Amino acid sequence: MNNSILQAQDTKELLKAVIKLRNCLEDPLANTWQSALNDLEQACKSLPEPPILALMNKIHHLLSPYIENIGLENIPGEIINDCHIYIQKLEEVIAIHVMDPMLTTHDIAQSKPFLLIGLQDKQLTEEIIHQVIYFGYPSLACHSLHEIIQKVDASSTIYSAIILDTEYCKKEDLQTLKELSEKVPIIFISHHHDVASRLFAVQAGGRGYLVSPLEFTNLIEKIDQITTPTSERSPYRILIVEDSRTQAKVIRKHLEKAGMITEILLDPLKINDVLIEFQPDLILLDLYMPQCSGVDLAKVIRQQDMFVGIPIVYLSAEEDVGMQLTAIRGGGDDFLTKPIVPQYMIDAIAARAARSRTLRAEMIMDSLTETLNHTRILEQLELEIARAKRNKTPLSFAMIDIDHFKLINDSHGHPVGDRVIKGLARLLKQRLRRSDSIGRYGGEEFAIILPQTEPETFYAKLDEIRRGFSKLLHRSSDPLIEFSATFSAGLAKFNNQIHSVDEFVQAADKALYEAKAKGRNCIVLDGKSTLLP
Ligand SMILES: Nc1nc2c(ncn2[C@@H]2O[C@H](COP(=O)(O)OP(=O)(O)OP(=O)(O)O)[C@@H](O)[C@H]2O)c(=O)[nH]1
Repeated sequence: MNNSILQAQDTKELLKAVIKLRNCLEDPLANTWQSALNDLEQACKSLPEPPILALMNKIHHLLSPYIENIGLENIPGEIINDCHIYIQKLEEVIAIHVMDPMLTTHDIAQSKPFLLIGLQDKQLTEEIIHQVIYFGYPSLACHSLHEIIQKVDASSTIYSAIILDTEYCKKEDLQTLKELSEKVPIIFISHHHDVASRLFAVQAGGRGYLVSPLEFTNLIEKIDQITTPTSERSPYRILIVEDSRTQAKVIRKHLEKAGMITEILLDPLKINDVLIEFQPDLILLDLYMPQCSGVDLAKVIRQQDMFVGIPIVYLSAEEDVGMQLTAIRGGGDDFLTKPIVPQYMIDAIAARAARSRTLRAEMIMDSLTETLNHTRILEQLELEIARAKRNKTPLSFAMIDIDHFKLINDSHGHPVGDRVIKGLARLLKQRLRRSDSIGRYGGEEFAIILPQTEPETFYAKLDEIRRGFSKLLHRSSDPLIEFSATFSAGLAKFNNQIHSVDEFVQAADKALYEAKAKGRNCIVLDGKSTLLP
């Protein structure tokens, strides 16, 4: 047996033992927790990773004084609670180990905090626990709103989200829920579609409302959204088009103080270059400029499909409402009148930019993987080609395709196939730079754009990702069956033999085809890109 098969077997046994002990400690009638503890200790020996051993020791230390007592009722509640916390930490470490055996203990320490799951349906709870662990979120099941509140108030653990059944909430709990949601964000799960139920969730401070039967990918996306710290989200990029340098600098000062990134454009005739280069979330446009009016410039921007989604907000001293309406009709989205209180300007711009990002994300993102969709990745490629040509910088493009994906679907089912696709997307997002663009080109095929990168440099990185992905264990619909998958990739460099987006895609696609022909699970560099093997 090779190493990875051994490791998969060990991890499986360990996970089985952890689940067994957790179940025993949850069931007051179970009197087999001692043997479950023993099994877990044995299983831990086969994977002697420092964090696993440390957590096992803590659980042993807590339970060993009660080893002679049969019934769970002899163990104080706080000891059981602490055990659950260490058990879920253990599940987290195992989950991360399953997801990526190459991660170090330091990476594990940096991993995400826990979720609390309060759902009436036991089977759904189990399924969610398995699914969220797969995506790096360990979780703890609770059986009432009261238990959740107790856990949040008593534990030193910082919970990152609560997944809560509306069946656990009564009308009179509204205030309690509001207070709870201020401490930990709540995602409500409900059987009810009606507005009154949704309104209750909003009034309770809910950050999400998902209706059963639950689509797991939606739940994971919601959790991802909530648990990503604001500081990790990229700041809004605001383009200030203004003929007065002094005015522009004052606006810049206020927006940058509020954490936004700005670019000033004094010459409106250079708008296209700046839009390609800076890629703003919003354009703040002066109405009267010597070269052209703001309204005309807005019309020019709107003529071009590539820029049609960027919101345009006028900032002008024009007080005539008729003129303001004409400006908005000409392609603007909002009108802010000078002089303006800086905080009002910041709030108005941030709200517009946030809404536009959400709308754009829906238009341009693939909903399963939260990477760019097919159309958008090609548009981005066009922008990056223009940028590379102008700045004379290198540009690489890769096509990645999961191997024998039909077989994965056929053996484990379509939803499991979806999870494999999502797992690869997540790995790519984790390992690539923010400036790289990742798109879902087709079913199990991804496209990656790497600005300012030579393919030779990216080859090593992509190969590391390829090796990591092949070690990742995926869980089948039966949680105890695991399997691994591989991908093949074709890599191409933009050069003077390539004249269009289509040719660039074809070059990477041809290399991908060669990688498949070579036996898969490898990367091929397009012959014209480089002389490297
Ligand atoms: N689960 C899932 N399957 C998909 C999705 N989109 C496409 N597929 C399936 O992916 C499979 C792709 O199979 P093929 O293109 O024949 O190739 P393959 O089996 O991956 O084999 P090679 O690419 O030659 O290694 C087809 O069965 C599609 O139905 C999706 O979004 N989710």
